[in-house]
Parts: sequence; C-alpha cells; structure tokens
Amino acid sequence: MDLMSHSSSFLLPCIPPSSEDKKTYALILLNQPLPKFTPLLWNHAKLCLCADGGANRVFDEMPLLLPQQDPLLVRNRYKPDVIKGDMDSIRTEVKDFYANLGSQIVDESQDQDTTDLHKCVSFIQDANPNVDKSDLCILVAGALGGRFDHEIGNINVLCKFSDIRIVLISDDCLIQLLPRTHRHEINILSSVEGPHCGLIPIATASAKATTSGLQWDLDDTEMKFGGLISTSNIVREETITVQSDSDLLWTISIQKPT
Ligand SMILES: Nc1ncnc2c1ncn2[C@@H]1O[C@H](COP(=O)(O)OP(=O)(O)OP(=O)(O)O)[C@@H](O)[C@H]1O
Ligand SMILES: Cc1ncc(C[n+]2csc(CCO)c2C)c(N)n1
Repeated sequence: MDLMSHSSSFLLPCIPPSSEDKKTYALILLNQPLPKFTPLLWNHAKLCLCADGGANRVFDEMPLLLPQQDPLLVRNRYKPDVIKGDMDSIRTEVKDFYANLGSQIVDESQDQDTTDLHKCVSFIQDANPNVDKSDLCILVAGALGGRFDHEIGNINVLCKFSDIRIVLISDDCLIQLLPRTHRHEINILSSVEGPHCGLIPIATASAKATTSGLQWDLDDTEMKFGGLISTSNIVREETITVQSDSDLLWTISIQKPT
C-alpha cells in the first residue's frame, strides 16, 4: 500500500523548499468569517476562488485583517481569480467590483443540488487537468464553526472528492480526509498546530485503525459512532502514522497567534 505524506506547511509564512512540500495550492473562501491567517494562505495559493457569498467576506474583511494598509489597495491586491456559486448571497456591488477588476464570475444558479463549495472544487479539478492530483492541495477557509448543515456539507465534499487533497480550515482547527487506499504519515508542525487531535470514521459503519505517535494510539482498534471514536487525542511525536480499513477524518488544533 502506498504512503501518503501530509504537512500543514501552508500555515507557515514560507513553505520550506523540500521536495515533499512542492504542492500546487488553491484556496477557496467560503461565506464565513475569514480566518486570521487568510492573507498567508492567499499568498501561497496559485488560484483563489470565492464560493458565492465568500466574495462578500473578502471584500469586507480582508481590509480588517490588514488594518495598517489602505482598504482599497488591499481589495485590489486580494482579487479572487474566480467567483462561483448559485449567486444568491454575493452582493451586487461586490460582484461588480470584482468583475471590473477581471475576476471570472461563474453563475451556476441552475444547479440547486450541489453546494457552492462543491462547485468550486469541480472548477479547480477541471482547471488543472495537467497537475498531478497528488501535487494539488485545496485549502478551504471558513469551512467550520458555522451552520451545522453547511459544516456537514463541507465534510461531504471531502468524501465526494476523496482522491484530491482538500483541507478544511478555521481559526481553531483543520480537517482532512485520510483515504483507506493509503498508509498515512502526518508531519506535525508543533509551532503552528496541535497538540489536540482526533481520528473519526466517516462514510462507514465502523473502521479498524492502527496509529503511532499519539497519546492514545489505536492498535487494529475498531471505531464507530455509538462506540469508540478518537476525539480529544494528543499528538506525542513529530510524525504520526495512520492506517485504516475505512476512510478517516484527521483533525488537529491550530495554535492561536501569540
Ligand atoms: N455558516 C456556515 N458554516 C459553514 N460553512 C458555510 C456557512 N455558510 C456558508 N458556508 C459555506 O460557504 C459556501 C457559500 O456560502 P453561501 O452563503 O453563499 O451559500 P448558499 O448556497 O447561499 O447557502 P444557503 O442558501 O444554504 O444559506 C457554502 O456552500 C458553504 O460551503
Ligand atoms: C435532497 C436535497 N436537499 C436539499 C437540497 C437543496 N440544496 C442542496 S445544495 C443547494 C445549493 C446551495 O447553494 C441546495 C439549494 C437539494 N437539492 N436536495
């Protein structure tokens, strides 16, 4: 079984130039308060998309995250490449502002069966046919901490696109899928993430998993809702390994800036 390596180096101001971290990042901004480190994520991303009302957040909140700078200059600099969704939340002045700056506006109001996040992930997939999927990593800002139906819809996108690396990010934590098709090695950047973490079975009745590097490791241990799931676990080593017979969600806390 192949090994898949993970590192949250996108949370660092400069991504170390080691070959492991040579990923092509894309950023999707959702209609939720922007995490404080959004400018940093944006600087790492080759492509920035707003999911519908996410454009209002960029327009309203990016200047607040960079209070020393002129709001208009900030708005001009942090221009989304694409705004896509069913366009029922973006304000007209915001749509006009970014359309005038050259953002591509993709109105998919006819599709009321997939979420705006799903529509944005599809766009990135279609826009990068030549990028090896293992080199692509989609960062999703504002995916957690809001309406529960939206949060679960956002996690469902991880399951729908299980062959693409997608990381859901809030100010407090990140979540990603660990597909059962691979063994996983998670390199912990202890200056920016942890120690609290969790491993949660998803889209399965139960999962048997084996881990190393955690305070409460699993040893071919069964996890299921209604039984044991690994919440409030603690990272103990720099490298965590995970293997499971079913897909798992990995979540780890993000440290607050001091
Ligand atoms: N409260 C929230 N919590 C988590 N994610 C959210 C929340 N609100 C929006 N999102 C995410 O941002 C995307 C765009 O949000 P937007 O409000 O434009 O969607 P929407 O389709 O108008 O939602 P709805 O009509 O259900 O309110 C959503 O697809 C979802 O992924
Ligand atoms: C069974 C079922 N439940 C809810 C919706 C509604 N819905 C799901 S995604 C979406 C678009 C949001 O931008 C909307 C309106 C549906 N179509 N089918």
